[in-house]
Amino acid sequence: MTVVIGTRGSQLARWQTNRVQELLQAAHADLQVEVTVITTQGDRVLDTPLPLLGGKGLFTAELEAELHSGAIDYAVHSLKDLPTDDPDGLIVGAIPERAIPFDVLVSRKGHTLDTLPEKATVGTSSRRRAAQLLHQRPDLHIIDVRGNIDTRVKKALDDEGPYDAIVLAQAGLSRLGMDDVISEVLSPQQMLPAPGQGALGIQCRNEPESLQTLAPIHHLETAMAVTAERAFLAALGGGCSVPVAAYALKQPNGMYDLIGRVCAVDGSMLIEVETKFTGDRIENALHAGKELAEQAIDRGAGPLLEAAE
Ligand SMILES: NCc1[nH]cc(CCC(=O)O)c1CC(=O)O
Repeated sequence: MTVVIGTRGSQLARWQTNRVQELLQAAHADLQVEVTVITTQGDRVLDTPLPLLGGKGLFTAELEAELHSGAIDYAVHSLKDLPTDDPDGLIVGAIPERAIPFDVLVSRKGHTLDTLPEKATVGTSSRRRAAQLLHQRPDLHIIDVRGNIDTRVKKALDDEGPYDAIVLAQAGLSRLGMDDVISEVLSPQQMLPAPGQGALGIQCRNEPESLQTLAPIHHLETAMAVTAERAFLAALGGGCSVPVAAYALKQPNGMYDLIGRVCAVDGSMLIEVETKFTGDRIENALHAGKELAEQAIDRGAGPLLEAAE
């Protein structure tokens, strides 16, 4: 049997898709796994800040159409870029084991968050990152940085460029073999990651054949964690442009610890909430995320989210 995986054209997307191709091939000796590259709106428009382009699914609409038409069977996404609501007829059929979920600083002079000079310029297009940076360092000057990961790294390392540092996900850099440009891995206390960061989501038609093929590459522990994180985001209105962070981790005692944050975009306020859940049923993860969002709303998250729209 042959299946076709669709991918965006970026280096990162291709790497991630090749990884899933390998995983599927290793799980099914008799399966032929082909890859086809699809250009999305988000790949074409590189000069507009992402929060302004707005619209959920900027990087996903074309792939969804190809899934529906049957031109492809699977679409591999960075889970954090995937809207929390499944489009009609489609489902995240598997979530493979997560990579490191943290954010990092890339700085041409090797600065850490603590050693960045007063009023330093930091590049990020993410409101979640900007807000958390400003919460700790209100002096920082945050400016936009767009482009693929290698483009952003080049901009960060350019001596003529405006950036003293930029923030990126460690997972993306590692996948592209660029760990050596990292000047600091930010702790979750310093920078709570985006819901689902470092994990892949494999989208497919909601049909038994598609799901069966994916079953062996699904990672339960990752799925429990990211399901809780994404449920938190979904209950707060979803979208990758809101200043919301969430991180769940399985503890040695088997319980999952879920931390969520909602920030004012200017960093003037940061609400942090925390809960625990047991990992025996995925419903527990969904419930924990939802319940944590209610806790955040009780603590005043609503106006912060409205202000960020
Ligand atoms: N928003 C773009 C994006 N989508 C996924 C990754 C990296 C992999 C991941 O975070 O899971 C990145 C780059 C980044 O945020 O630095």
